[in-house]
Amino acid sequence: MELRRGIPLLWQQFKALFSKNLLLSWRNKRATLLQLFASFFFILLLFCIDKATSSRNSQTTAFESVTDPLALVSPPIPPCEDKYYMRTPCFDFLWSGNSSSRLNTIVRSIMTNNPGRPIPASKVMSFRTSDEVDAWLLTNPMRSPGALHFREINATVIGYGLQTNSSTTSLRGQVEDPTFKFQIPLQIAAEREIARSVLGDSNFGWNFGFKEFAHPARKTFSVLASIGPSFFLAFAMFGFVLQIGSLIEEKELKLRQAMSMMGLYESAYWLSWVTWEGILVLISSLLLVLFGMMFQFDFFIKNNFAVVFLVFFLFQFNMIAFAFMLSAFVSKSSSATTVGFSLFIVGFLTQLVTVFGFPYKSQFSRFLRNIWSLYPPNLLASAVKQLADATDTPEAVGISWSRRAKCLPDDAECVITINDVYKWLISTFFVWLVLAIYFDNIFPNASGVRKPLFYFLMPGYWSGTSGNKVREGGICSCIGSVPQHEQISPDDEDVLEEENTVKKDTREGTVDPNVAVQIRGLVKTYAGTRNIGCCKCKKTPPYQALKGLWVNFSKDQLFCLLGPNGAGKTTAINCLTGSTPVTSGDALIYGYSVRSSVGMSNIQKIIGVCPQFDILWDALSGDEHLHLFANIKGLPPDSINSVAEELLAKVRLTESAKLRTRSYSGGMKRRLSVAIALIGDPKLVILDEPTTGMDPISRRHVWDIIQKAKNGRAIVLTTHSMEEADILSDRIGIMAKGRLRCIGTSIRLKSRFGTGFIANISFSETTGGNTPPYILEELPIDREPVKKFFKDRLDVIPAEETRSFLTFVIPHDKERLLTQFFTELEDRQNEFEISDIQLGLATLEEVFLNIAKQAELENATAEGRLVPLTLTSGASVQIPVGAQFVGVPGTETAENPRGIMVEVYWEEDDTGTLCISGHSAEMPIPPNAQTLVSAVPPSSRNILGRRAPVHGIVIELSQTHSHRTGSSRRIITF
Ligand SMILES: Nc1ncnc2c1ncn2[C@@H]1O[C@H](COP(=O)(O)OP(=O)(O)OP(=O)(O)O)[C@@H](O)[C@H]1O
Repeated sequence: MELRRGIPLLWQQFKALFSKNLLLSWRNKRATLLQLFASFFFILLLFCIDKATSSRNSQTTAFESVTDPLALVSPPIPPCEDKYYMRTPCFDFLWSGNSSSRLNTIVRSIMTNNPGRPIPASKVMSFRTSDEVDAWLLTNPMRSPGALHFREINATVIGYGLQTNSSTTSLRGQVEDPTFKFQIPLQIAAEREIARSVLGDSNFGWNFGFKEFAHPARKTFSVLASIGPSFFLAFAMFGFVLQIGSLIEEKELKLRQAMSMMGLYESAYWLSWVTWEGILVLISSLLLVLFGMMFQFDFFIKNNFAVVFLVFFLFQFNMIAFAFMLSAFVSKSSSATTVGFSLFIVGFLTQLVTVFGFPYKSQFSRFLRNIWSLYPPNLLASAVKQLADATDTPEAVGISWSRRAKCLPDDAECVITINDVYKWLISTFFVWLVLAIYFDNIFPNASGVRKPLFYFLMPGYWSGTSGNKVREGGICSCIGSVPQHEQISPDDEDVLEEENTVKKDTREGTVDPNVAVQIRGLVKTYAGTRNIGCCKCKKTPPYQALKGLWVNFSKDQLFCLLGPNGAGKTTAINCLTGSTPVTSGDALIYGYSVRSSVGMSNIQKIIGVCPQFDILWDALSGDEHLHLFANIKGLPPDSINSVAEELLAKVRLTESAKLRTRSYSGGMKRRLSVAIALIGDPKLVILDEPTTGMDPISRRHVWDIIQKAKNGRAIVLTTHSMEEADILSDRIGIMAKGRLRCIGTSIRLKSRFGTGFIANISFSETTGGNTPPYILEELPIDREPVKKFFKDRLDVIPAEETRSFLTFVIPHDKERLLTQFFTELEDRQNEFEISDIQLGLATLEEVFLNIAKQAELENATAEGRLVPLTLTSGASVQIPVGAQFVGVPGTETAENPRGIMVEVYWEEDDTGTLCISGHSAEMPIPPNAQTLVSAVPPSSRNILGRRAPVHGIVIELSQTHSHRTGSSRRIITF
């Protein structure tokens, strides 16, 4: 199938990724709707705040233009209850001077003649002097709004004084001005009645009126200018957090890496995100402006629609690129909300400062303004303030499209216009985007791999010849020195032969046409790092995961890579797929080198990878995954439907094709990953533990698929299932500790590394003759005759010994003796009290265990690890891990001049570490045995006076005494 390349592929990938983003947003409806419609709630909130402030201002005419002010004529004394915070019973007014009958008459007239409301006597309190009034007020606060103090000077002169509580108070948004509400009516009433009394004319007219000045409207308090920027920022944060979360999630779940492995163009990736997010912010900005108009904000109505819309659109668009850039610094998608919240808090504070004029005034330096403008919320605050200021009076007309580059007429200190804000938002968008791409490349990805700091300066980056060069470690970590790789010659003849074949090809610069993959001395060392954290330095030593791998994987064959955890299988695969850089050596895949960028981009076209862990989007279906990856790979679009259907049928997922992978079982996900690996008929398929977590039926089904897939391609499989390896593989390589330990067909490995034949001898349990039948007491069966029989006939001793059976391992070279031996054993079954005899062949699992054990042994030897061995006698000796024969110090007697020894049995625990499983009966050290480690005297004490541990003596016996497993072929010395 011809795969697309270049621009057509870029366009195809862009469309596929755009659809993926659209689908993910559609599936995550709640978040998308929130992103689009959150503006409604913020505008509604602003509307409520605006209404509250306007109702407070409705008591005053300060915020309206007053051209023809109304006169207030002879206002009446209001009831005392009208005063805010008045305590009852209250008095409309107090007065002093009640010793004068004339003044009493004047006050009575004030009460009777109060316009529209005669004041009852109970609502007025009289005193003799003003001091008495003050004394009363002190003990009765807030019981009267005002007091009149009269003084009768002579028949024609009456003086008066006026007291009111003059502090302006407000209640529920209403402002009470005591001068206008209480003082003036009381004053007019007093003057009117004094004049009538002095003139002696009770009908004397005393009309009084007053007017405020005609004035233009004062600027109102603008809710949008003051708190609008924070609200709009909060609204933009919804999209921001979702955006940053999606980007980080794709990195964190290695989805991005999986797409890159399939040949994804970086440009298609970024373009698809920018386009989709651009559409979302376009719609949300449009809705924001429409909601603002719906709520009749002058800000949205009087300013030109395009001017306002562009402010919000460009701001949100800029924030997309800002989110892209920040996503490079964050490695966990769960941190997206924290990042968003922190940015909001910072933005809230800087916007507050911006609204108060900093630094967008001529008195501040341009440099300061430029720095300030690098944070997008500050530009938003500046623009919103200008737009709000342009509509802050009823007469204001707002900013028209043509005036967007001009300052407001009454803003003498203006240094930035709306047009400048646009320019800043557009230019910084590109700055953030470029930085986002740069940081994305130089910060380590989920596999800890990154590009060099100045990768863009390499000519090969632009020509496509060496731009994919990657390195490991964090940007702030100093990579420790990578130790020199020492060449270790393989112990195994088959591995050596394979190595020599590859080396010969390497020397001659040729590759056998039947070879799909040639691994040429691949070395991978994870460099040690020193991370300089806040409080401590984190140091990790370098680790050599691959120590020189030389191997060929043939075409039309399945090569199975086995090995215990940490053997280096995944590392080898990652080197082949380009996910991790190679330290030294090379690998050629169909002739293309994994070390060359051009080679790698060709390799991506011809390989299919099923990674160890499923790399899938929860919200996409199986079918959608296949379509997406097929498009990324560049399959002809008209073939993708049939390819997807075929692959789904192959992995038996047709029925669940439309289900989202969130609801897939572990096995279904693995099958989908296998199907993804087979997209585009790859010439090399790499399957890293493809059947993990599958039930036996699914597993057998996937085996069928793999078996069929072998035709016309090479398959590399890693697995922990020996059955799988046995059934599927044409050749098997077992790795341990970064090296290939054996290679060959399953049969060859079994015959060379299997323990041979395993004989399990079970003994019947007998009850004591004189004991009552209900008391079962096992009598010890004398196994010595059986052991002697095996020793004499086959020269083997028990490999394992328990209460009820003995296990013997019979080497292959004794095969010809077996028929005769077992016939005789069966004949003497009763004599030996044997209940059952079982004979089995070595399995691949045993081969695997032997190789793993041997590798662990070598490792323990290299590290010089010691463990305690507790003997049956209760004595304890320290022995090196893996030691087979150990002498016990201090057991020398006349009968056993060299002392006694035991054979130690080892097994591996869950982590692959060797631990003692038991030991044989104590036996004399043979005269020909060689002592390898001398014992520390048992009585020696350490500096604290405690007895120092006793060290066992490691003994090497001749080959014939070693009967354990394949590991006994080489005697490990300490
Ligand atoms: N990025 C890394 N940095 C440092 N060491 C690493 C890194 N990746 C892997 N290793 C180490 O390299 C060794 C080989 O790991 P690898 O994943 O290749 O083993 P494996 O054979 O695939 O094991 P498994 O069967 O568990 O998948 C391990 O000891 C591992 O800890």
